[in-house]
Order: sequence, then C-alpha cells, then structure tokens
Amino acid sequence: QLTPDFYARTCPRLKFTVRDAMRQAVQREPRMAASILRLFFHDCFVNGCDGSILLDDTATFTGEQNAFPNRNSVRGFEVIDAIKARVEAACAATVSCADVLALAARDGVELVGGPSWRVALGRRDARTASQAQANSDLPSPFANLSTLISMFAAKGLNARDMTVLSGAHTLGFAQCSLFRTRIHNETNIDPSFAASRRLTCPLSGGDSNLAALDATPNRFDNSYYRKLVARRGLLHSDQELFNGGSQDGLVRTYSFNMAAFAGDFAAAMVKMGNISPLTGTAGEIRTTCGAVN
Ligand code: HEM
Ligand SMILES: [Ca+2]
Repeated sequence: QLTPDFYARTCPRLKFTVRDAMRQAVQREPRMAASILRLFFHDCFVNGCDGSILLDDTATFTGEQNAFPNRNSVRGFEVIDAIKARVEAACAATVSCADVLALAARDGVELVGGPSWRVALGRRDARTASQAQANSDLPSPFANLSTLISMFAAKGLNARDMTVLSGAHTLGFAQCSLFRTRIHNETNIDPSFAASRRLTCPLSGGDSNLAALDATPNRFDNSYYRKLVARRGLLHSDQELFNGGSQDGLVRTYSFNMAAFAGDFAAAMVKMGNISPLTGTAGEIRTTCGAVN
C-alpha cells in the first residue's frame, strides 16, 4: 500500500530536497552513493524498511548499528540525518526516516550513472530495533551460493533478485579483513588479481585497508559482472555468483548487457523497498532519525 505520491500534498518538494542534498553529499564524497545504498539494504533486510538501522545505541538501548555486519562498516548516517533535518524544516513531522533513506538510495544510484526508479512511499519508522535480528538476517561475505539464495528468499526475493541486487557491488569498497581469505587461500581467483590485492591486504595487518568492490567503484556500471566472469570478484560471496552454479548464466548476461542489468536492478530495488514496511498508524514519524520520538 506504498505509493509514489504519498507526500504529494503534505510535502510537495520532498523529492527535490532529498535529491539536492544527495547531489551535494556525492559531490563531496562519491563513495556516499554506495554507502547510502548499502544502508538502505541493511535497513530493509532487518525487520523491513522501517529506519531501524538509523537508531543510535544509548545507555539503555541496543540497536542494529553495532551488529557484526554493521559495526565499523555501514556509514552515511550523518548524511541521512542532514537530509532529514532539511525535510523537517520544510514539512515538520511528516516524512519518515525510512522514506528519506529509500529516496536517498535511489538518488545516489542515479547520480553515479545508474538507473532510476519510482520510489513508493508511506513507510513509517520503527520504535524498536534488534541487534540479534541484524546478526542473523544480514548475509556474510563468507556465505556460499545456497545460503545467499535462502537468505534472500527469506525476504521474498528470488535468486535472480539476489544476483542483480549484488550488482550494487559495482559501487564502493570493502575492508581487507572481509576478503583476506579469498585473496590468500582461494583457487577460483585470477592469480594476478589476487597478487595485486595482497599488496594492500597482507596475511596479517591492514585489516581495515580498503579495496574497490569492482574496477569502477564510483560509477554504476556492469563491470562488477565482467570481473566475476574474469574470476576477479573481491568477496567470496561475490564469486559464488559465478562459480559453476545456477547464477552463472545471469552473471554472463549482465556482463555484456548493461541495459538488462540496469532494468532488472531498478525492478529489484523496488521489490526490496517493499519488504514489510510499517504503514497506517503503525510505528511513528521520527523527528530525528537517530532516536525514537
Ligand atoms: C548478497 C549478499 C551481500 C553480501 C554478503 C554483502 C557484503 C558486503 C560487504 C562485506 C561489504 C564491505 C563492507 C566493509 O568492508 O565494511 C559490502 C559493501 C557494500 N555492499 Fe554489500 N553485500 C551483499 C549484498 C548487497 C546488496 C543487496 C546491496 C544493495 C542493494 C549491497 C550494497 C553494498 C554497497 C554499495 C557496498 C559498498 C559500501 C561502501 O563503500 O560504503 N550489498 N557488502
Ligand atoms: Ca529495518
């Protein structure tokens, strides 16, 4: 029951406000498009797209931000907080943090050359968050293909959705500790790629050193899939999509058909954005994204 014109009368300039703020954020730091996209994924996969990941831990509240997949890893909170402040100034107590995040993720992708899509709106914000749920529902970079497929299936997303959404790794960076075993121990990897990654990610030390997830980390293109076909996937979970299994054919298609990737990605983002939203009078419209009202 989400709809793109949910705020047409209550906050008519909403999408321009978000777009403008995201343009500034991405101009300042191109990686922010990636970081906000990932933030949206990590929101939607834990209790649905309800802004739960945005809630800060306090002395009496433990939320999702310090769950293993998020701690020292997800970023961009200050950008969402700043956008929300501008939205509040224009339309007080009207637009949810969950919707701001959904719009910002779409705008970031478009700003770095990716497809666009209509964001259905009307999500409300959670009053709670669960660190345990974040630990159990977010996929690990060490997962194999069948685990990835079943974790997405648990969210109503099929294997094709999983493979095309993983194309988000056309943007952004990963830390050495999350791909070390792949570049040092695995055999389904291009040797020269492994050797060059080992230069900044040795067997010990450099845990937080960054490497790009594909060859063009600030450009939304299909090079992620071309790299998978060349056995140059950075994460173990990336290469699982092209390792003799059920997704090989789709990876190959996306590797030479950018239009198919772009179209399927947009459709799958809409689907991901529909994961169990709070609507109607459930939840609340948070005034500050980091804390319940
Ligand atoms: C298929 C399962 C997935 C796994 C196992 C996975 C895992 C990871 C890991 C380990 C990182 C690096 C984190 C770090 O080094 O701190 C990462 C980065 C990223 N992920 Fe995923 N991811 C998956 C799917 C997705 C999906 C569905 C999206 C969005 C639709 C996404 C968007 C991103 C982006 C954009 C980055 C780069 C973030 C940045 O540079 O700030 N990922 N992912
Ligand atoms: Ca959530």
